[in-house]
Amino acid sequence: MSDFLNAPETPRSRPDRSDRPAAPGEAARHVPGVPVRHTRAKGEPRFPDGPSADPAGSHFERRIRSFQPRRSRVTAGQADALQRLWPAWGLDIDGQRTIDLGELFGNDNRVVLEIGFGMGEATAQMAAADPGTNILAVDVHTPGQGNLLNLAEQQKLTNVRVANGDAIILLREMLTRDSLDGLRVYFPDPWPKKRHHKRRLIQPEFLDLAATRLRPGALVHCATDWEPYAEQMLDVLTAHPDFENTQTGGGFAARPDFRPLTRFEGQGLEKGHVVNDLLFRRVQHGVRSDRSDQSPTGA
Ligand SMILES: C[S@@+](CC[C@H](N)C(=O)[O-])C[C@H]1O[C@@H](n2cnc3c(N)ncnc32)[C@H](O)[C@@H]1O
Repeated sequence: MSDFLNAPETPRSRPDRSDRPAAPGEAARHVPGVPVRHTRAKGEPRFPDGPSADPAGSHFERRIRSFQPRRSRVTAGQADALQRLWPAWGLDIDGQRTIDLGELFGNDNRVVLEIGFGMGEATAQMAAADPGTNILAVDVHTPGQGNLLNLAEQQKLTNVRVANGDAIILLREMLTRDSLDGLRVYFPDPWPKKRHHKRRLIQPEFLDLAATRLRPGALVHCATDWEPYAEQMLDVLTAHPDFENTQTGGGFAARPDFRPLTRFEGQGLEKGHVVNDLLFRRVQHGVRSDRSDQSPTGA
């Protein structure tokens, strides 16, 4: 296996903080006038019945990750959605079982995996515009999970499921071969520093894995506002034997109508960044399509 999929991360030493909060089970140091905060015991869920803090377990494997763990504030509305809706529409990526996508969505419609939906606004828009396509949306960002669940409920979307955890483990351990009809990766973390390039999601080893889970003909749709990463995506997708560019003559694609502007994209555009879309198709070996008469819709 490659470094990206399996390599150990450099262990980080923790600073000694004498002002640390009391550990679970340890008596809280009470400061007069300051309310005592509830300290969750080890393993106590943040949202009862909601997503697990680290579903695959932090020691499931030590590996270079494409995301930065963030401690972000969850609003009351997001927490409420996580508690109420997670049992029906959430999926913890624990790496322990195979997912039957027909059972998960309650139908046999096509399923597209979206990795890194952020706050989920674009995901909800795409789900509303195309109710015949199921979207399995994965991210590690808890406020975004709550937000997307809220949007799905408000808009009565039945074709979205929210997965919590690392997409690599989902793909590798929980999804079966040829089970996906599309893959969407919009504005993945660009990891601009050279020493962090190994964290970028779109690289050959990731494509090797994704290719096994995508049916022949499935579309891979990526977009980024970070031009060096766009070039890297174009290079690795073009070089990969399991994918072909839908664009005659190769190169980037225009943003297809079905992809709304995303939150992260908006921030990039405000900074004057150039956005590039890439639309590639999973090929069946020995059968390369005639690209000229195929329209790239429905990634
Ligand atoms: C820069 S944000 C973009 C969010 C959204 N697509 C947008 O355009 O607004 C990238 C997101 O990908 C998520 N992410 C990165 N690597 C991931 C992985 N391996 N599994 C799940 N989520 C991941 C991050 O948590 C983050 O929310």
